[in-house]
Amino acid sequence: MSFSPIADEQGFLAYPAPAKLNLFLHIVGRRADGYHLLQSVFQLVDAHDTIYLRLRDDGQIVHHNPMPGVPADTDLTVRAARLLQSKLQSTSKIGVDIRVEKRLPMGGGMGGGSSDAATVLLALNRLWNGKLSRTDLMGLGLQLGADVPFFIFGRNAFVEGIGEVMTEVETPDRHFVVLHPQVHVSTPEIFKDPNLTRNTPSIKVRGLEEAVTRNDLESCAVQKYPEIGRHLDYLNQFAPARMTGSGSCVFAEIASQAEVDAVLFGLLESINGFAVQTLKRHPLYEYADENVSA
Ligand SMILES: C[C@@](CO)(OP(=O)(O)O)[C@H](O)COP(=O)(O)OP(=O)(O)OC[C@H]1O[C@@H](n2ccc(N)nc2=O)[C@H](O)[C@@H]1O
Ligand SMILES: Nc1ncnc2c1ncn2[C@@H]1O[C@H](COP(=O)(O)OP(=O)(O)O)[C@@H](O)[C@H]1O
Repeated sequence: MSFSPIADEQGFLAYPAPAKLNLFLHIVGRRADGYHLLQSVFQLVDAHDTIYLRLRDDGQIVHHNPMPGVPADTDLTVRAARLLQSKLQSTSKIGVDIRVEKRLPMGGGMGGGSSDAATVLLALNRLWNGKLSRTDLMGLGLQLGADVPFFIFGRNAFVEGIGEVMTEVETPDRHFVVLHPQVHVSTPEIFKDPNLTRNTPSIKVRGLEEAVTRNDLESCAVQKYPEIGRHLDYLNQFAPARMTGSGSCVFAEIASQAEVDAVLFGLLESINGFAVQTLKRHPLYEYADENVSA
């Protein structure tokens, strides 16, 4: 069933922005501009932020609860709304009030900021009657960050390039435990590390199931942030654990909800963790297609 936004008492409509896990992440090369070429399976999961939007007719984009350390002008939700507003060049004064309920770990490698931006693009394209196609929105999203196009694509995907080349993949329904080490990983710092493996052989989407995979960013991240290593060691007691994206979160597949509950119940006090389940589709997947020309 298609998504239908619910209004709160102040007239804000609520939209989900789900997280992702990188089931693996290989670096297979580097572009002339220094950006790294990746191969990764991006898996949508049910942990999410909520983006609240309320239309304005004075052309303004107003963030009602900017996060500490992220001024409104630099927040990806505001930047996404501005980008779409200028792309649409509407004759009416389209604007929006934005409020963000943040639950996803910031700088956690779960794509929270990128997903927030994608949700704003998907929702405002409908609310402002933009009628941009999914492909157009993905192009806009790439200007905001390498992970944004994936969330607009809206399906689990084998992702290549710097994040703009996507092939849908079927992934099984699974439970994961995610641990959140309390360190903020600098993505550019990890990518700059001279010890980073940058020449993992390319794999083909057809050979995915047999491929031996890893996260090439993990060893550099663990070296710089030993807390990530401690969390990996802890989770490895239960199932093979891996880092997502450029960290800091680590995750492991756990066989059943009962075992997930047991792992979380027994967590050390110094470790933050939560459960996620896989999603087949972005919750706004069908919503994005309605009312859009070709
Ligand atoms: C590696 C991933 C995998 O999902 O990590 P997470 O951000 O999710 O942890 C992403 O592609 C990250 O994307 P994103 O977080 O949007 O990174 P950006 O802001 O675009 O880039 C930050 C910096 O990292 C470096 N960078 C980023 C992506 C890439 N493919 N090659 C790079 O070399 C560049 O120096 C860039 O200036
Ligand atoms: N709406 C937003 N939510 C989270 N982070 C944001 C947002 N807007 C801008 N940022 C900036 O982007 C950085 C990375 O965000 P995030 O997506 O949470 O991490 P990651 O890319 O590791 O998953 C944050 O540290 C913050 O400075």
